[in-house]
Amino acid sequence: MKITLLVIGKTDAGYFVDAITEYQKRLEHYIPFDIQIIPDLKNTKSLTVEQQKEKEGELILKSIQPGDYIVLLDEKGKEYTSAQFASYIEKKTHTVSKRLVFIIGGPYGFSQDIYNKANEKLTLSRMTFSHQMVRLIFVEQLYRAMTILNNEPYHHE
Ligand SMILES: C[S@@+](CC[C@H](N)C(=O)[O-])C[C@H]1O[C@@H](n2cnc3c(N)ncnc32)[C@H](O)[C@@H]1O
Repeated sequence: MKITLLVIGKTDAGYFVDAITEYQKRLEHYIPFDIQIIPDLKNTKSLTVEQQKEKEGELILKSIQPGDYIVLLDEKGKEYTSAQFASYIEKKTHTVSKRLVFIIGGPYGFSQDIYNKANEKLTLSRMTFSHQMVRLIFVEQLYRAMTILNNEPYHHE
């Protein structure tokens, strides 16, 4: 199984880039993982919120491959502790043969088409984070999950 984090738009702030790159490097040791970036939409000022979500949704759909297992990162999704998330990932390694794809929505979230396409929704907190911030929190939690599964002294209950 390979894990992909699908996001919209480049990470703009350098401090996020550095931190995300650090966890991405650490993850190389444990599991095939990449971050796939869908370019930001242009001229969004002329679009309504619904139109922007729909257009982003079309680009997301183009990036999905047959056999992908799709998990939306969404404030209204299922909530796990870090230990539970580690066992979730472990179970997925047995059931997902191709890509386990986590998707972060754009500034206004996901279109209905994307909700319909998804297998699951996962929340990192009931609070809302910026789509840039979620990338960092997700890679850190994935790294934490890997250290838990490998009995390494990073996570403390
Ligand atoms: C700024 S948020 C958009 C939130 C907004 N409530 C909406 O859905 O219209 C951008 C994206 O970040 C992700 N996100 C933000 N907070 C999150 C959380 N607590 N857990 C999981 N994903 C989150 C989601 O993918 C969301 O679509």
